[in-house]
Amino acid sequence: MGDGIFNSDGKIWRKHRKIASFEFSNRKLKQMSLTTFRRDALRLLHLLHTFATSRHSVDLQDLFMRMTMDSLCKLLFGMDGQNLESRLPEDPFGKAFDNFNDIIITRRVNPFWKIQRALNMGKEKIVNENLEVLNSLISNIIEKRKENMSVQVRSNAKADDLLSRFMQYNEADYQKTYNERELRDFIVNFKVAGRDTTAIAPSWFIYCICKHPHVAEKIRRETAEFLSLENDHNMEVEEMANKLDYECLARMNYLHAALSETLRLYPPVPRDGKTVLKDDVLPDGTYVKRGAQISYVPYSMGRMEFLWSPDALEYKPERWLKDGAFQPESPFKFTAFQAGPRMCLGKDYAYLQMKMTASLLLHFFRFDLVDNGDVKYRVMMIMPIAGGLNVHVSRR
Ligand code: HEM
Repeated sequence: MGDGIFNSDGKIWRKHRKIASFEFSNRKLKQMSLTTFRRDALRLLHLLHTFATSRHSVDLQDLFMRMTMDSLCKLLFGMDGQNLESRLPEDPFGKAFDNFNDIIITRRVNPFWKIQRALNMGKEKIVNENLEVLNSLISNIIEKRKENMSVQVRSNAKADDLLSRFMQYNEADYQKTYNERELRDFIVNFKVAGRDTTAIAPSWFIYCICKHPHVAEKIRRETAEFLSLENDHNMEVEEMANKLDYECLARMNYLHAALSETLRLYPPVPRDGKTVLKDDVLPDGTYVKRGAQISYVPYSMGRMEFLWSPDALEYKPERWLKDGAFQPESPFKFTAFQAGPRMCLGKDYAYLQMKMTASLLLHFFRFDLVDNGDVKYRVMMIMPIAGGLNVHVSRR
């Protein structure tokens, strides 16, 4: 993760945060993300259509990972990913990330990992090998972007992807310019931030929907109402996707509530560690010493009765609604995106992609969990469904 936004503090973090916040609110990036999320949801739908026809079960979590990877490739560096092609190609970038995730969590229980890293042995050897793969892939991406940019400068066109924008960043001001190493860290950090989280959340969402089919029905009714589908039952997939614009998705209060309820019970980042900056006392009176390691645990907080009432363990989107309107909770209570100055920067983008994808999927398909769907989570820095989300898909 180098000195990217996740891993840095103080001055370096402030620089990343300031520039990234500014770029994330850019109108062109927002427009590009809507188009990209729509494109990738449609690709996913086409792929699911083949699974529905063949009647084979499918790991939906894997498909969501592929989808968010392709979307991020487009938004981060303007590249068209191929992960949702019907032959389901192996993605070296994604594979390297998965290997890291698996191994890095084991460092907590392996006191010798630093020695193993230095000696290039054991699991740390695999980390080093994957690091090489990742760094060479990223160098290629940066090189390609540079080439594209010089073509664009000659033709006076401007790229809207984040990497190009970071590369052009105020070159006159050395404080803001990004060097090669920083660009590499930027790519890794934003990939980590956006890929798995935004794929895990809809996986748990579909799981919840399968367990509570009446919620899927309500979402379908909401979508139909906003798109006036009662009069047009045979609307084509593309036509419907085109109608799902910002305004329409923003009005889908019930879908927003169902996704938030999923994130409350199954936060993709289940636990988040921090180091205490200076001696302090927590609100409950606990004394914490400078340098101590502490964590807040969204998974547990989302299930506490004193925060969410005695029905905390039940999946009830209605708890987020008042007279049909979505009622946001304080981020200090609903901590899936963290709270305070380091709160997630991609929250709105994540909801946008999840809403676009979920409304289309539920309108056109029915999902049934394989083997009655008794799933388990995996304990990593993130919280995927162990073994994936295996479902049977059928056309509605
Ligand atoms: C459902 C999806 C998502 C969830 C649950 C989520 C959750 C989180 C959490 C818990 C953090 C705090 C991590 C920490 O400080 O240790 C975080 C930070 C961050 N997220 Fe997200 N995230 C999601 C999607 C995204 C997306 C799509 C992006 C952008 C591509 C993104 C960008 C970021 C960035 C840049 C930070 C670092 C903020 C900082 O340190 O200042 N996230 N996210």
